[in-house]
Amino acid sequence: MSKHVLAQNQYGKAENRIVAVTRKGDNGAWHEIRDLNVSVALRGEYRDVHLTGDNGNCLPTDTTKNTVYAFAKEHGVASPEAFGILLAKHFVTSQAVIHEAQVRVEEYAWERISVPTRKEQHSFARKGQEVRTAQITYSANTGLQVLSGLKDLTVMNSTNSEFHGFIKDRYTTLQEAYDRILATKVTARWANSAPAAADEEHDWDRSYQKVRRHMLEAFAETYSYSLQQTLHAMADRVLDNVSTVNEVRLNLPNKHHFLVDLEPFGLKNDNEVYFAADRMYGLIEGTIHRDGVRPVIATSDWITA
Ligand SMILES: O=c1[nH]c(=O)c2[nH]c(=O)[nH]c2[nH]1
Repeated sequence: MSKHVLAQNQYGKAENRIVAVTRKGDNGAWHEIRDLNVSVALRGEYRDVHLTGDNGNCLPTDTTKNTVYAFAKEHGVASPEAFGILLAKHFVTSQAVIHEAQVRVEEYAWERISVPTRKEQHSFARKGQEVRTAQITYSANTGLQVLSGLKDLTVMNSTNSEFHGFIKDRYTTLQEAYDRILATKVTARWANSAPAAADEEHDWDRSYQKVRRHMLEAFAETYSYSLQQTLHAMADRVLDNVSTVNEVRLNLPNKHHFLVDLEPFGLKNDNEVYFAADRMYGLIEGTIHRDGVRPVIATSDWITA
């Protein structure tokens, strides 16, 4: 027996890549696809597995992988959230030793390639870098928690951004900026209210598009005096407009754009030519939630998978 303590532990198959094709229309010629990366983590009575070599409580990770693929056939993939809810509930309700299941889903977006000469539709092009995310956690005790999100959504405002009035100490060299580029790669997570999570009819695709649209509109419409202020405006706009969302956490790297010195060439740089720095970057993060609602989104454990 070990004299040490087994603390939090979980296991399951990570990053099950799955493309689900749904055939619709005449002869099933109209295809719809959902391209997912699904990770399963199970929590429960796993002391013996770690300490004694007794695997009697251990549902193999291989089985969790098989379940993901079989569920895609048996139930279809209506949305990342709906699929995750089905899986998380299945693991907890089918095995007494599994107390809690967490399913993390990334979805890669594809857009249809339309060909005028062809009726059937089964060709797609990968859409940008943006990834939709969902994290579903279920246990009999705490119920269902559904966090939705996105990552790698890169946005830019080429004006309407200033940054000045900041602290200046002996190490400060940053010049005050009255017209700068504001660019960031958005990672967002939002917590859905318990009634929305429990509602089997909830349209997850619609609420995803709504949250995404409000974040983008707030980014575009906010005259920014800091990325922090823009972050707050983006989350605020979501909470104002999407009643089923209780909390928003944003992770916004400030993708710096530095004005290039063109003086050596006798040219004036009138905020026209910038050097786009890859690294380092300012990293602005924050959670905004409804008053009276306890925040649930982890501030550390951040990127899915
Ligand atoms: O929007 C900004 N917020 C900061 O906190 C900061 N710090 C910095 O150097 N540039 C910026 N920009």
